[in-house]
Amino acid sequence: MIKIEDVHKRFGEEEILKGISTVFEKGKTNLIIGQSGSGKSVMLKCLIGLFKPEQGKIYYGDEAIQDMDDERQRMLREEMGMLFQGGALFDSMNIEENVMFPLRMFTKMKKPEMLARVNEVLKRVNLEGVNKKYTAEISGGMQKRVSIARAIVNKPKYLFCDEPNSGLDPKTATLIDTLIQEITHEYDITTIVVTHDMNSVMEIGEKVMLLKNGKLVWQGTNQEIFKTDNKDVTSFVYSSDLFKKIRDVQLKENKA
Ligand SMILES: Nc1ncnc2c1ncn2[C@@H]1O[C@H](COP(=O)(O)OP(=O)(O)OP(=O)(O)O)[C@@H](O)[C@H]1O
Repeated sequence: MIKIEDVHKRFGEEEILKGISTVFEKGKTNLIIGQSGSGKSVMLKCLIGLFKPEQGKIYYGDEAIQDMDDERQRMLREEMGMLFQGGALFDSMNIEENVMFPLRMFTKMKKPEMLARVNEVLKRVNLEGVNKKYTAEISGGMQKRVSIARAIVNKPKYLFCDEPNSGLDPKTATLIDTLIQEITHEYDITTIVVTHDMNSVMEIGEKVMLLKNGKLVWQGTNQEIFKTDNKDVTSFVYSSDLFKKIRDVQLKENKA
C-alpha cells in the first residue's frame, strides 16, 4: 500500500499538484486518469521519487519516503517495477538480456539463477522461447509483454505503468491490461497505472482516481464511475462520443 497526504508539487510559480491525498491499494490496479496536463505524470514521478514534493508525505507502508535515508531509498527502488511509455527496451540487447537487466543491476544472482528467473517471467507473459530475438523483430504488443516481464523479474512490491497500452490496437491493449491486472493479483502488488483510456478504466479500474488541474476531484471503482453524477467525472468520461451514446441509450431505457 502507498498512502499520500497533502502532496504539493510546484515548478517555479506554477503549482502542478495542489494537495493530493489518497491510498493506492495493495493487490489492486489503481488507475490515475485525467485530461492532458492534469498532473498524472508528475504524480507518478513524485511517487517513484523522481520529483520531490515541496509539501506533503508519501508513505510506503508505514515509512515516509521523505524520512528514508539514501540506503533505504535505494532498497525501495529495488522493490519498484516500472513500465514506461514506449517500453524503453534496449535495442542493442536481445530479449533475454533486456529482461535480465534489473537482476544484473540490483541482485548478486549468478547467471543460471538469473536465466531461470527470466525464463519464468517470459513464460508468465506467454513469450517462451523469444530469448534471442531483438526488439525490432517482435510486434509492439510483444514488446509490451517483454517490458512487463522486465518490470516484474525482480519481484516488485510496487508496479508503476505510464500509459501501458498507448499505440496498441484495442484487442492487444485489452490483453496487456488484463495481464497487468492478473499479475497484480497473483503477486499481490500495489499497481499504479496512468491512463487516458476509458477501456482500461472499464477493464481494470479497481480503484480510479480522477485528477483535474492538479487536484483529486473524484475516486471510486469502475462500477461507480458510470453511476456518479459528479460533474468532473461525467465531463471526462462522456467527452468520448462512444460513452456519450451509451449513456444516452441508458437514460432512454431508464425513462421507458
Ligand atoms: N519537469 C517539469 N518542469 C516544469 N513543468 C513541468 C515538468 N513536468 C511537468 N510539468 C508541467 O506539469 C503539468 C502537468 O504535466 P503532466 O505531464 O503531469 O500532465 P499529464 O496529466 O500527465 O498529461 P498527459 O496526459 O498529456 O501526459 C504540465 O503543465 C507540464 O507542463
